[in-house]
Amino acid sequence: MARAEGAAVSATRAGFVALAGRPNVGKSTIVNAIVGQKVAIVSDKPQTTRRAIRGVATRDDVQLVLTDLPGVQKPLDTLTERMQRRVERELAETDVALMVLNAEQGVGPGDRFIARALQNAPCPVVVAVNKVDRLDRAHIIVALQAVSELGVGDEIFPVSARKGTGIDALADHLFSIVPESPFLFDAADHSDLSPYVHLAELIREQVLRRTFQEVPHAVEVVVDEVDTAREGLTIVHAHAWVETESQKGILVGAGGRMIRQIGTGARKELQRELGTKVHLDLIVRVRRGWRGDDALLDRLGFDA
Ligand SMILES: Nc1nc2c(ncn2[C@@H]2O[C@H](COP(=O)(O)OP(=O)(O)OP(=O)(O)O)[C@@H](O)[C@H]2O)c(=O)[nH]1
Repeated sequence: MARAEGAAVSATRAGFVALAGRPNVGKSTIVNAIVGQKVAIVSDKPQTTRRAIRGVATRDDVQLVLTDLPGVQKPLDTLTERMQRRVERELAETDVALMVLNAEQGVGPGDRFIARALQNAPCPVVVAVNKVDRLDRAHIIVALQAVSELGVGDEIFPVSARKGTGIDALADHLFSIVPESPFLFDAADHSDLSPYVHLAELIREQVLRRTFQEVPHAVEVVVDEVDTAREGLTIVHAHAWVETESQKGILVGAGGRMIRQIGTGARKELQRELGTKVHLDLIVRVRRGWRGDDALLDRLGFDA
């Protein structure tokens, strides 16, 4: 990471930790467990994370900036090529790489692909074997053995992000290896997502919870306006973009039932987040091929 040249020797340490792992292994849940509050959205659908969402964890004089990377994967369309470029760039610029695997599923081809990508990472590589709550002791040992045979990583930590098991040991290690540096974020910050993007992610989380097959990944949510003019009430105007009329039909649902359920779930999350009553104005629109549309991707805030 580039740091201010000539800065006085600081007593603080800080660094970027980039998470890499197959979709759904629990990267977002690990970020939340380390940061200690909800920053990254969590769902049981693969590829929930299209943007690098950072959590910031500060302990005394050490700070971790966690980058929740999308799964390393082969480029399929413009969006995934962009994701891939971003993964490579983040790895080149990070202080630590954290590879996450699913203990229950064991080591698969996707993990080997990522392990190979990380073998040349120019930084320490730490491995977390997640979801050990799903296994008994003997099977945890088998899983750890298989992971150590991957030959990647200086340290391997069995964890359950959901239960919090092993997270302290993992976090302690991460805190111990970041380099001397001034803090990269204010110690009170937990995430650098813009407020609008964060609200859009909370809405998208409700879409992911309620839709299946290709629909969840075809949906992008954009918050257009947040109106706080009224005391105790926030009005959020948002669009859910889909790629086809049939996806729109599914998202709206018979008689608008699906979009109403999504809206109700999202409103509760937004109210919890904003601490006011929320009126959510959520409109579904079709934009054909938005994944391949550079101009729209730019407008939505994806990096090239
Ligand atoms: N049993 C169990 N489930 C977990 C654990 N950690 C995460 N999960 C679940 O696994 C699913 C995926 O978790 P995420 O944190 O969204 O996974 P991710 O790797 O960030 O997913 P993508 O962003 O899609 O790549 C969710 O249903 C989580 O609740 C764990 O330690 N134990």
